[in-house]
Amino acid sequence: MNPALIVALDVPNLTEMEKTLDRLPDSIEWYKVGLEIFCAEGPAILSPLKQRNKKIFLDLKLHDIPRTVANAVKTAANHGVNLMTVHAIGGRAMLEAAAQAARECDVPPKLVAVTTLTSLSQDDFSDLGINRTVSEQALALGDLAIGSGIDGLVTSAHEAEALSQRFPEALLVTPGIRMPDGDIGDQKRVATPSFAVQQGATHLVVGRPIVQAEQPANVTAAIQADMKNALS
Ligand SMILES: O=c1ccn([C@@H]2O[C@H](COP(=O)(O)O)[C@@H](O)[C@H]2O)c(=O)[nH]1
Repeated sequence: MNPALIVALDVPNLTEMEKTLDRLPDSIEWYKVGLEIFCAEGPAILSPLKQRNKKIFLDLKLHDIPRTVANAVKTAANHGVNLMTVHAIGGRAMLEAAAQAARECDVPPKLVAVTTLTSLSQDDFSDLGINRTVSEQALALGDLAIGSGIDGLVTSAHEAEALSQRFPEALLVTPGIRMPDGDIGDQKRVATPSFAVQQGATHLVVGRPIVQAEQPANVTAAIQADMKNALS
C-alpha cells in the first residue's frame, strides 16, 4: 500500500472548508476533520466531504470512560467516518471497548490510538510524570493499543520505524510533517514527508503547510513528490 496524504481541515467554518477543498487537487483522497471545525459545525460538516467522495479521518482523540467512548465510536461510524482517533492513555478497558464498538458497526471505521502528541517533546515528559523516553512510551502504548484490538497508532515519524517493525500490520499515522524549510509552529517532533515514508508511515497528516499556503496546490504537489521520492 502506498502511503496516503491526509490534509487536516483546520479551518473555522464550513465556508472556509469549502474554499480550501476547491483550491486543492482531486488527487487528495483523505481529509481530516478535527476539533476546531467539528466544534463549530458538528457532524453536518462531514456531508460535503462524503458528497465529494472523500475518505474521512475524524480526529477527536476520544479519551473518556469505556462506555462513552464506545458509543461515540458507534455514532461516528453512522456518519460514514473511515478512520478515527482515540487516546492510548485511556487504558485497556477503554481501548477494548472502542475496538469492540467499531467491530459491531455495519461499516466498521478503523481506529488509531495516539501515543504521544507530536506537540510534546522529551522535556514535557517530566511535567507529565512519565519516566520513559518518547520511543519507549510509543512502544509501550503501542503494545497496549494494538493488544487491545486497535488498528493502528498516531505517532511522530521519529518513532515510526520501531513501531512498524513491532506492529507490521498496524496503520501508522504521522502528523508533524514539514518540508525542510517549513515553519513548525507549535509542533515539536517534526519530519519531512520522505522521512516519514522511509520510516514506515502509512498515512501522513499535513495541515497548516497546505491549508494556510498561498498556493496550496503547489505545496501539495511538492509534498506528494517528496513522498514519491522516498519510494523510488
Ligand atoms: O500527535 C498529534 C496528533 C494529531 N495532530 C493533528 O494533526 C494536525 C497537524 O497539523 P499541522 O498544521 O500540520 O501541524 C492537526 O490537526 C493536529 O490536531 C497532531 O498534530 N499531532
